[in-house]
Amino acid sequence: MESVIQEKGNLSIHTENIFPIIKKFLYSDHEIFLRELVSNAVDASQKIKKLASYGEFNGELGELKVTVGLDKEAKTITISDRGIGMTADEIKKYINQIAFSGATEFVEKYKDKGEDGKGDKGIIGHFGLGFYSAYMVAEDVEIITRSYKEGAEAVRWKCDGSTEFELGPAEREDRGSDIILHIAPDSEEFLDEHRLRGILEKYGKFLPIEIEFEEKIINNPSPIWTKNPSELSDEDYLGFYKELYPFSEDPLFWIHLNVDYPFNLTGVLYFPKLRNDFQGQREKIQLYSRQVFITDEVKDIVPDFLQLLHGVIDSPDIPLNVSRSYLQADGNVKKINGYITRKVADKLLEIFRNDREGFEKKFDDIGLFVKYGIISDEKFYDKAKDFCLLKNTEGKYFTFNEYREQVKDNQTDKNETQIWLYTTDLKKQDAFVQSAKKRSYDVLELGTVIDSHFINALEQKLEKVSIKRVDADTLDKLIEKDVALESILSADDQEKVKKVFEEVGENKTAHIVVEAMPVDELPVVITFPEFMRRMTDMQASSGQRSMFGEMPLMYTVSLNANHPLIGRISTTESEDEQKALAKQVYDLALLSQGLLSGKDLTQFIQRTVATL
Ligand SMILES: Nc1ncnc2c1ncn2[C@@H]1O[C@H](COP(=O)(O)OP(=O)(O)OP(=O)(O)O)[C@@H](O)[C@H]1O
Repeated sequence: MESVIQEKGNLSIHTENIFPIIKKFLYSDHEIFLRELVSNAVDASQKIKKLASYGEFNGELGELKVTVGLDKEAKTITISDRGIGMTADEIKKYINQIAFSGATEFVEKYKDKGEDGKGDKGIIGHFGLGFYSAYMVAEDVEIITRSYKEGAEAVRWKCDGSTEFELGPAEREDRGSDIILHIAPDSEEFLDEHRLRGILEKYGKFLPIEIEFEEKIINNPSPIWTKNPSELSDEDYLGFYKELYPFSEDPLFWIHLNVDYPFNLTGVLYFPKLRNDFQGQREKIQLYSRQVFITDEVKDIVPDFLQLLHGVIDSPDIPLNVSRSYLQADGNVKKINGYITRKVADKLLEIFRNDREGFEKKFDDIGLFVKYGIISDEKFYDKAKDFCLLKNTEGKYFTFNEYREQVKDNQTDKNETQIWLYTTDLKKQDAFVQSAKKRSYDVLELGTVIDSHFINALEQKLEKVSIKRVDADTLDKLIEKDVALESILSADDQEKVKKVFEEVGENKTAHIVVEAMPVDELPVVITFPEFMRRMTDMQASSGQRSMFGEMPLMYTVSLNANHPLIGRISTTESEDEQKALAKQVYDLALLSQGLLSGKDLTQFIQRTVATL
């Protein structure tokens, strides 16, 4: 082994200006320096373990702990490990030659040696620039290191961020490295123990080697996603969920991801109990690369609807230090996307098949998610169409196919189209739901924020199915059959009655029609055309205001030509009496749709009281 002599030299880089570039552009977040240096220390520790397992290191491994030390007075942060350390030659090679990654070489050398043929598992570095991120916060960096190799002498390297470095002998008893950062005046915020602990916990919570800070271990080195699902119990999964999100309710179920080919990915995804506002539920998936936390912004890696899930994804194959647009175009990222979608759909189908009852119980909570998936992802729909459930007003659940069977006989119209009826609000639309039930029509409950979009998607996907809200029109028009009811009123009388209503109704946007309905139907029915209403609903649910939102509410006023009261209006002599009667039944119809308010409501009440 050569002995170390004092020397000075120049870093072999191509431009003198690389440090300012690193400082500004390498990472937008300066706190990342700690992630990089602690990762290097963990890598060095993993490497010595590997070498020992290959029989290339026969000394004592001892405790492999990485320690982060803070000295406020000296203004230093020190990251120490008992890993493989470096010889003077290795420093020249790995540290001085920026962008020459020792990790790449190590992986190259040992890639076929691991017991699983994947010798590189567990080594983080790729880029050969991580170490230099230290200069984002330090004005001076020292390395005191001693290689594990027999007879190796300790070495000290120092560089103040210019292109000049010093390299010389040092004192260090044990193998391993200390990276000493002399923090620059503009980065003194990092000399705060709370800040440091926060950063360590954020990035290092699940690093595979113990990390000690202020005499406490801050991490869990073997999180469950690194284990085999067969070794894990429900309690383990629930416990881990609590570790990730301490104050959350228990999740409904989870999926353990584990794939080796064509990319490497592990993780656990949880289905939380979803609330109706789903914005607040986002950014709960954490992305790791070999147990180093990278980000909780998984927008480009996980399809939008899957971002409602919680949990952890760990993949060394997701490029991390590159731009967004690159990430979107990256082949691996696309494959990962597809894989996760498929896994999630398969899991849901499995639960549906194995435990229909349990699945139905959970459906109110996961329905939002499943519907969102159906709307936004064709591949997800292909699987979800077999397990997505529709719930009717009786609380019964149906798959799409089951529902087709259910309503086939009674709700197919004269054009051979099935009409599925739904309510968005059982209480408000009770009168309409009751009318539908009188005719043995089935009514679905579709009233969550996502349902207007879901209904649109379903109509496009399901052939010969049209979905209409119970109050979109009178029932005979909603489900048109071949046989129409006869009208008791003559055509002339119908015109006459219509005129009376046009005069009493002040709302010019209302469209008045006379229709032959069953006698036991109400005299006047107010309905909202499906198309217009759906546009308004969709705009409202996506928080937009637009021409539809600002338009006056359009509705149809249907007069029941077969109701005795309408008959009476046509036969009454006095015009005043006609109008009084029409006004009263019109107001009743408005009232039942919640459209009577303010002065009109007060007058209606006073008028009614006066007749009692
Ligand atoms: N604590 C350490 N102990 C031993 N070797 C180290 C240590 N820190 C860095 N090195 C060596 O220096 C090399 C360069 O480190 P650097 O962080 O710049 O790049 P990397 O880890 O290979 O890749 P990345 O940019 O992804 O971090 C490493 O590959 C490793 O060989």
